[in-house]
Amino acid sequence: SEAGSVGESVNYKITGIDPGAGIMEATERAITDYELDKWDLVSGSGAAMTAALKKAYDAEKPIIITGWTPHWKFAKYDLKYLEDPKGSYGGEEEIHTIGRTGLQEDLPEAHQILSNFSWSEEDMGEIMIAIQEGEKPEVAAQNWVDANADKIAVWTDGVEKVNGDAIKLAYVAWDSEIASTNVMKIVLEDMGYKVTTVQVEAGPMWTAVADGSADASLAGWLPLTHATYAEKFDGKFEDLGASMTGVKIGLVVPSYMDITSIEDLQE
Ligand SMILES: C[SH](C)CC(=O)O
Repeated sequence: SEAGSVGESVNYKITGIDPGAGIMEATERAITDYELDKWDLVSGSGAAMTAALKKAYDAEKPIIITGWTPHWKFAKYDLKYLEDPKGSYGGEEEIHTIGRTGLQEDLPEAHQILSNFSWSEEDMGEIMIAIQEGEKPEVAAQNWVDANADKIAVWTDGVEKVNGDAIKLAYVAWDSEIASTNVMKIVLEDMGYKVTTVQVEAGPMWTAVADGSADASLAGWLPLTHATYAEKFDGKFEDLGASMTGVKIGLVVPSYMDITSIEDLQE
């Protein structure tokens, strides 16, 4: 059938990202929900996924990736989400900031700034696209900070500068979180903090906040994407609220593929 040709055309493989990402768990759930018995989810990394996407797209070949919004790929390529009638990927998601318990007591000014942190898909997109076009993450973030003092002033409104307090931010190398973490590093440094950032996989990121070896992370995708981590560490972290709403995860394909739904992948 038409759908089978799609499966054969990609060797029944979905190109995923790092194995600990919530989108990978959601995709395994989709494979079960839609009975995609012949399909396999290939894990790798965000960078490997976007490299595979570029290769396929430039050759106008079929590819199915685990995709999310916000991400620069939608600005660079003509892509679409496959409809998810069974809701394996949930609905509207949010990016939350999470902090270790005790953060408010130990680093009250940072707790306030991290709780105030909120920006738009466009704000993040500017930085992601600059990085994708070759800018260093810290330079792209500094350029955005320099051009958006008014937005940052809202985050730091009424907060006193500190004198060299140390703070550690954990994140995963997703393009969205590379952007946000580099911005927050600069904002906290400008407020007097000595900031270190640690890039780890999703599981170790949540573990680091829960065991206090990291002070905070800007990479909590909730309510569904990181539900397993949030449940596992319930009571061992503080949710400092959403820095962005209206985000999304799902299966994404180039618009030149004539499928519209995950159901089209069934035999
Ligand atoms: C790939 S999304 C940024 C986050 C996740 O799937 O865990």
